[in-house]
Amino acid sequence: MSPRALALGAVADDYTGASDLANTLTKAGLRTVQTIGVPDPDLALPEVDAVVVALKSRSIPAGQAVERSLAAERWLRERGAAHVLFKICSTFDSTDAGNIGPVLDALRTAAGAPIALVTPAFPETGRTIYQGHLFVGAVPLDESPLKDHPLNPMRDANLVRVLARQTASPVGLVDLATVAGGVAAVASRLDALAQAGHGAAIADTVFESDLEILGNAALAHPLSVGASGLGLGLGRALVAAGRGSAAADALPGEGVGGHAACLAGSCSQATLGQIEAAEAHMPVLRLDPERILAGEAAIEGALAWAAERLGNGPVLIATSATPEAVRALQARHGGAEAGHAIEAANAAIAAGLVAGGVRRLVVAGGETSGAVVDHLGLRAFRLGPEIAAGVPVLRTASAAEPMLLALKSGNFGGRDFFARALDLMR
Ligand SMILES: Nc1ncnc2c1ncn2[C@@H]1O[C@H](COP(=O)(O)OP(=O)(O)O)[C@@H](O)[C@H]1O
Ligand SMILES: O=C(O)[C@@H](O)C(=O)COP(=O)(O)O
Repeated sequence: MSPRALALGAVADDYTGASDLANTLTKAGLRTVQTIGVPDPDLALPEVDAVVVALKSRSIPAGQAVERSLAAERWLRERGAAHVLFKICSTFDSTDAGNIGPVLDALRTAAGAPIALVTPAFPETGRTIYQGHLFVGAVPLDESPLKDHPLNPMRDANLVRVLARQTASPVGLVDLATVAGGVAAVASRLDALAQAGHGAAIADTVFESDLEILGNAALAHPLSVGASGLGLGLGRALVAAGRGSAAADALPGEGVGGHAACLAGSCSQATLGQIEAAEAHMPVLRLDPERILAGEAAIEGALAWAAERLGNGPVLIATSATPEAVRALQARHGGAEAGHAIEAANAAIAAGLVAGGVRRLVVAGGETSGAVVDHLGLRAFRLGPEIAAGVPVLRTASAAEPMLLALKSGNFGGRDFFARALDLMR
């Protein structure tokens, strides 16, 4: 590990989100590595300016999410990180039971911070916030496809209200007029809110210039909460303060060879369109989730199907389904049960693909990516080129197991995502 103090530490609540943030920090000029969980002491990491510790903590019981996030924060502080960003989803994915609020409260207490600035905005992907309301493109969060998410349907766009249901202390707002007033105006609003007993403040954000102001203001505090957009603001502020490195460019793409495959477990509208478009480029197998839940030999069947085709080029295996089909399946089996069983099946398929010579793997879906990466036992990633906003090529950090991966947030990427990713992963 680098003897140099980290310029920035981040704890991410899922693996796709972590790679999204690591990509943004790299682009901002911070050399960044993504680790899977708190690294074991034997894991040799390159010298970096920022570490993103990826957790799979978005949809687990809040107590476990708190414990794992605190362990990650401790590790980052021990490596000199004066500021820690808790990376959440740009669509604020969570339930009323958490986990954003409970983790925020615990990290804030650990850091001795009176208040944390919170903004999941990511304008590059159409996530903006006005008067505390999150917009996805032109529509409020609760009218966007996120209202049908299989694990955490988002039915309220007012983030002050959403976060207040999850935290112990009151939640305030830093409105757009204050943000437009600059770093000093945001700083004094945060101080006033803290003095009035608020533990968190949602910050309005429309443009990247807002994020630069918010990143600067957030650095005066030990903790902030946000998505890749806040990462951009923090990264640019740190680089302007001389804490970055000129050599933060993404790694040159050295080939790893082997077969290439894609797996999709996301049921987002974007991913459904990308699967449809992939049919023009590669064989696509749509798995019947009922067969997975019935314990039938769906995994073996998928692997046999792939083995016959991988020699000729990439393949795509998908469990993804429309919101109606997801609702019907969940009504029969329960939401969490169905989700976990399908994640486990995708993870087993990934392991079978790798055993069969796949070294380049694209995974669509945050929870799905978490299950796959955990099952493969991968421990850290370096950053490669950007495939689409928020999705980089990842290279395993350990030379012993060279692989290229792309962990795609369900909602990210254009219709040609799979073909584009494979083009950059040769
Ligand atoms: N056909 C299906 N029916 C119900 N749930 C599904 C189906 N296919 C996948 N899932 C589950 O839906 C969830 C999708 O979440 P995730 O992988 O995080 O995608 P996203 O990035 O879109 O949020 C996972 O738990 C996955 O196992
Ligand atoms: O901030 C984002 O939108 C992403 O980085 C992210 O966290 C996505 O989560 P999933 O859609 O569950 O992959």
